[in-house]
Amino acid sequence: MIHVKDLKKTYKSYRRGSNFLETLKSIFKRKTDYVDAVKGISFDIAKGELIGFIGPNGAGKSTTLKMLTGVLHPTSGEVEIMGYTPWQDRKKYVANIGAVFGQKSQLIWDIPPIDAFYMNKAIYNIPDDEFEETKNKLVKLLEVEELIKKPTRQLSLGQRMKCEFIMAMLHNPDIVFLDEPTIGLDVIAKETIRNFIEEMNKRGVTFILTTHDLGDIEHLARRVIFINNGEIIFDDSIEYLRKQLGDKKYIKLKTDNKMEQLSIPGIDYKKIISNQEFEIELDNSAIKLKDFIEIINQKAGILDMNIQELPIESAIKVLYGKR
Ligand SMILES: Nc1ncnc2c1ncn2[C@@H]1O[C@H](COP(=O)(O)OP(=O)(O)OP(=O)(O)O)[C@@H](O)[C@H]1O
Repeated sequence: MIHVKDLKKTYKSYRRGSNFLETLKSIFKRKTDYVDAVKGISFDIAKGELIGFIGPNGAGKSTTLKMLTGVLHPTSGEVEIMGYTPWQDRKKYVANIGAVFGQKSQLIWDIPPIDAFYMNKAIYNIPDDEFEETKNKLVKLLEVEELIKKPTRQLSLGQRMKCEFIMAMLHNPDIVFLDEPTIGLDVIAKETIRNFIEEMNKRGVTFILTTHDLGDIEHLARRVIFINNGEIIFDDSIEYLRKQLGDKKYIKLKTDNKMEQLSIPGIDYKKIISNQEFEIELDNSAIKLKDFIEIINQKAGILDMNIQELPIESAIKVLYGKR
């Protein structure tokens, strides 16, 4: 569905002087700066995938998204999405995609979302019955029947984001680009939005999700493309990334009695909450879980224990470490 090959973007900008004389000089002799924001990335995305597109600040994510949505011309390389070249077939192409930007609104401040929905109906030329069916389905799913009649400025951020999603999906796009869709939302609103994305994805919509919120990635993305310094340094599943870290578990432990810290290979204390409560990373290749449990039982007794996969942060930190 999405084919990207050797995509590059070099920004060119002209340096201005920091004082009047230099600025005057720069009018006659300009100094050029080049920034290689995207350095030849390639990937393919199939229909129905939900991709987490992540990386540190300045990595080249927005530049890539702008090229994929057709806003920006690349310096070189190929992009073919549903048979279109985004920046060439822009008009036809945008009828098939949607976008939600957590920091930018598509709604109109002084009018209710429902009126903005009708505006999109006109823009995308959506037939009456199709529009009513999609609108009603989305409104019901996000439980915003009453909210959409209020002026947008009276809505909370969470309520507004629900309406932003409806706005972006009224024309039934096949692909939706999300940029920080849960930024600033409380836990309940985040969950609602995540559930909605998941539900739409189950119904066949392909999502490309850019976010710094690893919770979004953990809950939603099955595949992660990690971009750093304009290059893809990882493109696979979170599970695969975790496996690269070795066979490790994250253990939250409360003991019956006070316990001195253990100094055993394979036990790495991550948090010491008290002398009876710890968070530990256990390396199974150095110490078996059952041996660890036996030691704790002998030394202090187990009051409570929670064993999890390594948090995604640990895996991402490894990638950041490769910067
Ligand atoms: N219009 C521009 N002109 C010149 N350089 C730019 C321009 N836009 C972005 N850049 C540079 O290109 C690089 C990649 O920027 P980009 O915005 O794509 O990063 P990002 O991964 O989206 O970062 P963030 O997570 O902070 O949003 C950065 O070094 C940035 O300074």
